[in-house]
Amino acid sequence: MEESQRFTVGYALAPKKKQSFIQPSLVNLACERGIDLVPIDTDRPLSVQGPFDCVLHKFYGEEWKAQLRDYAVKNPSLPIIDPPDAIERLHNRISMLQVVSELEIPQEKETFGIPSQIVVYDSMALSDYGAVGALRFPVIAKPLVADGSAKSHKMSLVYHRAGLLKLKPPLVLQEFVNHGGVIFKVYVVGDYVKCVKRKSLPDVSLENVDSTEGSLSFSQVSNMTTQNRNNEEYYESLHLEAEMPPLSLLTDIARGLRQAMRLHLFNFDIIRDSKAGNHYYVIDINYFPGYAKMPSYETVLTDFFCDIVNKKSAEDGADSTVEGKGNEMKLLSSTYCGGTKDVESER
Ligand SMILES: Nc1ncnc2c1ncn2[C@@H]1O[C@H](COP(=O)(O)OP(=O)(O)OP(=O)(O)O)[C@@H](O)[C@H]1O
Ligand SMILES: O=P(O)(O)O[C@H]1[C@H](O)[C@@H](O)[C@H](OP(=O)(O)O)[C@@H](OP(=O)(O)O)[C@H]1O
Ligand SMILES: [Mg+2]
Ligand SMILES: [Mg+2]
Repeated sequence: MEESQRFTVGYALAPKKKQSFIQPSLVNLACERGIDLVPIDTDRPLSVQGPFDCVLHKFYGEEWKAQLRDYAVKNPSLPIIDPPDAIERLHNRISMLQVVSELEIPQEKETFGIPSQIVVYDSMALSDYGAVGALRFPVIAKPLVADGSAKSHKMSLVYHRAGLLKLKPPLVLQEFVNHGGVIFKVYVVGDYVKCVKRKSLPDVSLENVDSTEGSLSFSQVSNMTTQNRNNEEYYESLHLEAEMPPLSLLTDIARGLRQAMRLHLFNFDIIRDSKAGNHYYVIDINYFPGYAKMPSYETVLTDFFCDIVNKKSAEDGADSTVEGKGNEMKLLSSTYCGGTKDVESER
């Protein structure tokens, strides 16, 4: 039997991400399908590691960026998932959502956008009626920077202007939208899209706003999955009957974002306006999210790796001036990895 070519996907991930993402179930499935997942030592030059058919990373710092840049110059056909400058757009909550506002997608029965928001750089502006005056309360105060640190996830639901005064800029003040306590997380892996439901903040009634003092601090309210069945309270509070947004809308947004941001791996959070019923707000986009929480993540990610390395292999083959054996080998390896592409929405 002819031996198939194998591919090496190098990954550079922070320890927590490595622990959650690099599960034996993923490594084994990828291995069966001809993909070796190999850790990259970010303390050593990339050029003495590999060779790689693809580099996957969620790792920050100027040194790492310089390494990647240098490696990309020496290996121009190597897919780097994803370009650091493209990822950086998601580290700022203003540039992150700007891209949603710029999407040109025909909106018919269902419409989407982003909540009204302003950026505040200094404490003085928090007491400046001119700056904050246009916002409708309650608002959510979010750290401007979304760099994965615990601090960047610390939010406050602020009911009145007075509640702003103790906040520490730089931050984004975003109007809170009543959405029935359910958020939809849409995972994107290349052209694969998967929507899951999560618990969110409960609606705030206008009467309550008047009688509620100050603000409420919270962090990562929507990160627990429905697989965590021990938490009954979670189940009771999650409106399982909540209808999913139309798939066509989600796939249109996913495709638009993927192209505009030049990113393959991200998720976005979207909520449905309780009042309008057919209007949606994208409120957050995350680079390389917790894919292990996505159903069948092993298959989805392995299919994706296969797609990437096969595309590279085919391109290298087409570019090569040497005809015959080398190219045959590459084409053979392409058929070895074939996977299914899918678009799904959890019911
Ligand atoms: N404009 C909004 N209106 C209503 N609820 C909101 C709004 N923005 C955020 N939320 C709630 O706050 C939660 C956290 O907000 P956001 O997703 O922006 O933070 P994050 O820390 O970046 O989240 P993640 O863990 O997904 O990265 C959301 O999951 C949702 O429950
Ligand atoms: O630590 P940072 O870089 O901020 O990234 C987080 C994302 O912001 C979250 O969206 C991820 O959780 P979800 O996959 O539930 O969205 C979350 O997944 P995790 O709970 O598996 O760590 C992280 O990927
Ligand atoms: Mg979020
Ligand atoms: Mg986020």
